[in-house]
Amino acid sequence: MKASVRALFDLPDDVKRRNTDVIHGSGYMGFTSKNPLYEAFGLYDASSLTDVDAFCSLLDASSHDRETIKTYATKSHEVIVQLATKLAESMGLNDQNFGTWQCQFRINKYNFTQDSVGSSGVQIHTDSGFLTLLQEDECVGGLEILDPGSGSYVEVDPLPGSILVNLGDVAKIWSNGLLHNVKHRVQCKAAIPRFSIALFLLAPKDDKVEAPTALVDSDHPRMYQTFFYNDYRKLLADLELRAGEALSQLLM
Ligand SMILES: O=C(O)CCC(=O)C(=O)O
Ligand SMILES: [Fe+2]
Repeated sequence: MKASVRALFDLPDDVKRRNTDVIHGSGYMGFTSKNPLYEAFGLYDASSLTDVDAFCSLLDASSHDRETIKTYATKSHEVIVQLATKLAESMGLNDQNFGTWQCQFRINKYNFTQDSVGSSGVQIHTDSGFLTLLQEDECVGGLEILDPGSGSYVEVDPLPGSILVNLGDVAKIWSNGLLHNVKHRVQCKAAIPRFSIALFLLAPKDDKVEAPTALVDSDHPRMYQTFFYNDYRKLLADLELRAGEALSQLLM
């Protein structure tokens, strides 16, 4: 998969830009002044083999890369649905169907050079969806997680063969505040290009996010208004609030 990912980033700029948005911000992202070292492809919806195929066709992926990306998407989608199901079961919820939730791939490249060592690869943010599976670069570190207790960053060293799991804004809303969205960033530590692959389980297919009634009672009143995930993504982009601050706008 990493070889297929590298092949995608080696494509000419005009081909990369064929990967346009399906939902807000879901397509190719080129270098920006805020994240000048970062570029990413986005595949929406990664739970649909038709969409995975369409993504590969747009980018003229070879048949080998296409098979690799399809297998990776299918298997990692199975894992993320299993994880979300177990998480819900651990909270006493046995009737959730995460298999039908919207899912997005984000394939990240950090164009790190000698000059960029010490600078930001991707600014501090929370993931906007429910659950994230992150396959980190096996060699190049840089991911840092904010410890809310101490206010300091904890470095996540590369651990080949592992998958990192993260919770986003939707997890906080959906769990009525039981689960926490995690602030993180990527710093440039070495002059070596860095690749990572993130799979985001975003929100229900009908786009409506609300805590299940089983998590709401008189001791735990509903914390957040019901909202549509796609509207929330637009709100984040419009307000340029990336680190979970926009959640306060949804409080009851
Ligand atoms: O590249 C990484 O390690 C983190 C990527 C990330 O935070 C994201 O894609 O949301
Ligand atoms: Fe992230």
